[in-house]
Amino acid sequence: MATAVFHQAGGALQSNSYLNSSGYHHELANASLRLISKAFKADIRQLKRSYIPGQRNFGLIQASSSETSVFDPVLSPSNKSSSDSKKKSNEVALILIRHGESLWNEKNLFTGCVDVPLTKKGVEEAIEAGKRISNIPVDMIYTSALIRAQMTAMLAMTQHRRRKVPIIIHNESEQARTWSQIFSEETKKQSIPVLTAWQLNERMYGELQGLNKQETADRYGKDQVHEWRRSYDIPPPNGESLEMCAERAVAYFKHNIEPQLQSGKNVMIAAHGNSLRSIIMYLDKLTSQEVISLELSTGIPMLYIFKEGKFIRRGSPAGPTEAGVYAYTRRLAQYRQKLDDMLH
Ligand SMILES: O=C(O)[C@@H](CO)OP(=O)(O)O
Repeated sequence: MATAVFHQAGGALQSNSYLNSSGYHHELANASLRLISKAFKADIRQLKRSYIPGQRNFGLIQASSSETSVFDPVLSPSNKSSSDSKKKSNEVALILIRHGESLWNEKNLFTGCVDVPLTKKGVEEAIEAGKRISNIPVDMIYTSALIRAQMTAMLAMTQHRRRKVPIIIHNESEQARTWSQIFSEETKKQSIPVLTAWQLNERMYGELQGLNKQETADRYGKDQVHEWRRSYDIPPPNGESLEMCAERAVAYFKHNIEPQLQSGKNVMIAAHGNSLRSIIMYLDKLTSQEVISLELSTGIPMLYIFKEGKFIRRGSPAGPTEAGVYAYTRRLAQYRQKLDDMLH
């Protein structure tokens, strides 16, 4: 069980070993891009006719669509070829990102549900993460209610080549809904809804919040602190165990996010070390023993393909120009090819 596959030790190249073990190679990626280029020539011609160079305005290509909210015109049901390929492949992308370094990560303090922003390095990590996923479709974004996850999602999206605008949805009251309305269908189509949910927050660290991790280990012992930090069902004093965190985070994922994936939406989730560990435990069917050694680095995007009700882990996109990641699926390669054709 490759539980350490997402642990970054100097880059995201771990994904390559995953890639190789899946039998994907860069040559395959290039070959598949050529094939796709041929198969989708007509489709691309159609898209080009509607694209206004210099404006990066994709909206005009979908003037007749009845879809008015979030669906990406490049992949929308109104685009016949894409629609056909979607029916065939019936797959979508799921990106998970742990937030970039926060000011309390930097100070080595237990953070939990304390709402701490990113450091400059965290900002840079988020931008780098955005470059790595800049060619992967994103129709909806979910973040926790905490600013470090929200900053990460927004900064990452500044790098996306599709140039849609991520917009935080305010559903907290009737007035918030009314006051944040958008009155242009065209503008809505160029937006990505960002849903915030406390259920995706970091595990509540109880009375450890604000304490220094090293000092706590010195005081209570390394083993005790490791148990609090990584065991599945032992909570830190007055805090949540990973199991308790999973009860809300995985439930939210199943009830709110999975239906979006099933309906064909490509989703990005920006959240936290432990809320994402619990979700990955569910996606990868890890045991409570296996999840102990699962560590997530800050700011590294992780890609899954959701296909026929199954989650297939594809690793971490290694870079915006890395061909390997696009060998993952035909559909991702199609998406990138269309972006290339429209933006060059
Ligand atoms: O302090 C926290 O909230 C978390 C994540 O930074 O720490 P840990 O790695 O101990 O789960």
